[in-house]
Amino acid sequence: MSVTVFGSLNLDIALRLPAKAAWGQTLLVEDSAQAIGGKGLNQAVASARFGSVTRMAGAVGDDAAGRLLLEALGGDGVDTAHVEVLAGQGSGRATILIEPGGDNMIAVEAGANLLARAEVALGAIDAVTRVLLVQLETDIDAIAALFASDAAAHVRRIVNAAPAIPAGARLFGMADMMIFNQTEFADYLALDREPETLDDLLVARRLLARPDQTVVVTLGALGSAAIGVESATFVPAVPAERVVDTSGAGDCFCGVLAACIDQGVGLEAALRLANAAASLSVGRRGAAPSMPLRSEIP
Ligand SMILES: Nc1ncnc2c1ncn2[C@@H]1O[C@H](COP(=O)(O)OP(=O)(O)OP(=O)(O)O)[C@@H](O)[C@H]1O
Repeated sequence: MSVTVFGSLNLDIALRLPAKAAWGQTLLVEDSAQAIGGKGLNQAVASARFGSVTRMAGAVGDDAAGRLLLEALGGDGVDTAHVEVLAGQGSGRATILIEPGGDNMIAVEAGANLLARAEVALGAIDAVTRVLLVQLETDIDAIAALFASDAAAHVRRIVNAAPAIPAGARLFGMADMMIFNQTEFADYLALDREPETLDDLLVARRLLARPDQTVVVTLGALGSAAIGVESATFVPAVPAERVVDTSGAGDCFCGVLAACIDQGVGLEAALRLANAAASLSVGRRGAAPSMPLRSEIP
């Protein structure tokens, strides 16, 4: 049993602004923090901390950021043998500007992430791999090639359709499970408002090309739901004791859901565990650092 995550690795720099910013302005920041990130890396950390053997596939540059990202993943027990280190390329970087009150703007430089290759990622899938989890921060052609490969024929292919980009829809027919948040769901299905109830979510069936596919939607503080051709399951969120920083909640959910499927947990119980883990993560600062250990989840 194991989970392979093919996705992005970024070094995030978060800058806290003293006031609302306007274009053209220069502001002195009050504090800055550097953190490891990228949807792929965050989800790999969540899966590993939930106890699944986890392999990361992707690419970093041959720079200090890349070394730091690999070292941090290794510290969480994630196998990074299939993260390519690309000579002459820069690692992915995200700059996050946070205004007082929490509103933020994020600028991402994809760097090496967009050069991550399916051929390399194939090496991270073997006979005991049960789950292949991807997001949309790497090249869509590379993901499609990976999904279509013989090596991935026996695994559950999960696409977290984030961020919402039109090309991502190409993968839906090839995936066994698609995970969206409310905004992404409304985007892909061209809805005029975000879904909130199970009834709102039934339109997900338009995305199902085969009876064995499932759409999962995360609903923030409401919880999450899964829609199949003939099934619809809603699982309420676990109320968070405190909400400190929701960044990475979606990644926590995806990583834990993938680990649950790897460990043979049924879908409804998996949604419950992923909700519980994500609820813990919103009570802590940061994305990857906020992922809980299996032992912390009731
Ligand atoms: N305030 C909250 N209280 C409890 N659980 C929460 C809260 N916010 C999020 N969650 C949990 O996290 C999961 C993912 O959250 P959400 O749907 O907001 O994803 P997201 O928009 O991808 O998150 P983000 O972009 O902030 O990482 C939810 O399904 C829920 O289980």
